[in-house]
Amino acid sequence: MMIPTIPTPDELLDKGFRRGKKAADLMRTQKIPKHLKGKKIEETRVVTSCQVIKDKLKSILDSVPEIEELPMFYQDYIDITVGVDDMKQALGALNWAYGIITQLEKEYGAKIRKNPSERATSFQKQAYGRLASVVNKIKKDLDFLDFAKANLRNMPTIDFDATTIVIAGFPNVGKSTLLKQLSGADPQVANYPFTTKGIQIGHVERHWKHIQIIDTPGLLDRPVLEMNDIELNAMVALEHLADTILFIFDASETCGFSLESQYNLLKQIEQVFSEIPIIYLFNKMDIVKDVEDQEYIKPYVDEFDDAIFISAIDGEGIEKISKKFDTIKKIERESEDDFY
Ligand SMILES: Nc1nc2c(ncn2[C@@H]2O[C@H](COP(=O)(O)OP(=O)(O)OP(=O)(O)O)[C@@H](O)[C@H]2O)c(=O)[nH]1
Repeated sequence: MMIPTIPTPDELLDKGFRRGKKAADLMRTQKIPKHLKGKKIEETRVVTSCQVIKDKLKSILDSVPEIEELPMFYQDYIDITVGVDDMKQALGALNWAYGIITQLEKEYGAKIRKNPSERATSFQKQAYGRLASVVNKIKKDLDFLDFAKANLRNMPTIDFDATTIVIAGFPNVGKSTLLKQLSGADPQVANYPFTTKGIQIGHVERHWKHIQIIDTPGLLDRPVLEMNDIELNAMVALEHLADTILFIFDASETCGFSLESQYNLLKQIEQVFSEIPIIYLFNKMDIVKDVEDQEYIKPYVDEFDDAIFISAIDGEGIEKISKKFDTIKKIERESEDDFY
């Protein structure tokens, strides 16, 4: 979403009045019968100012799509980041101002035309006064949209037709390393609410199937039980998106988390994403070498009969993951409303 620069009320009015003056000055140089000239100049001034301000409001309104028509992921994203209700309220206010200015333009255009030219300047002043009052009334809405612009600028571009894999696992288990291995190129980095590092999106083409892999540092790498409501909402947004979760264990425990706590994190994630299949990976096998020799890993490995053992850093086992991707089915979400 590319929201254009949001002006302050003063900037908006200055621009409108400046352009009104320019148009009025131009009118002054035209050959017009004397008794009409004053009226024509003031009418032009008022109408031009109104139009310039309306154009700017319209360009802002047009840049924001109908929020209800956006995919649920974006609605959640906007809600978590800036608040959907506040967004609607601000856009509603701009729409209101647009309507009022349209009325002022008509009303004062007609008043200036129909009355003697001596009164033209006084009507023009009245019109400007009312214009300023309308624009000043939407100050907080313009402020809000400026805040929204900054916060939504780096919204992730998600392909809703692609099969989507969401990576989970504690910090330092090798999520970014794996994402790079899988997607080959540098992943797109976009903002994501309440993660400091930003969401990372990598893309893989497998047999003409487009797969996007998403890593959300700061979200799926910590206990769900510690999350606040806003973070839980972000989880819901991910739930709307994921066709498969890729859960990464650091089998070497060099990430600083024991396999036991990693396993607990997995259990929580399984609860939240109960409808979504999970692929289990044990990473850093270059350090562990042989699972059979490592008593501490066994109980965890035995939990899964289809776990994949990899070393993300040297690309070991990556092809097994890619093969597994071929079996992933896109979850059909016919009506997004079903989720609520
Ligand atoms: N020995 C070994 N080290 C690895 C492997 N995969 C990742 N690492 C190292 O583990 C550390 C963490 O890897 P990252 O890919 O940054 O881990 P992450 O899970 O993305 O971490 P956050 O970004 O903090 O969530 C880095 O120093 C990697 O080089 C592996 O297969 N073997």
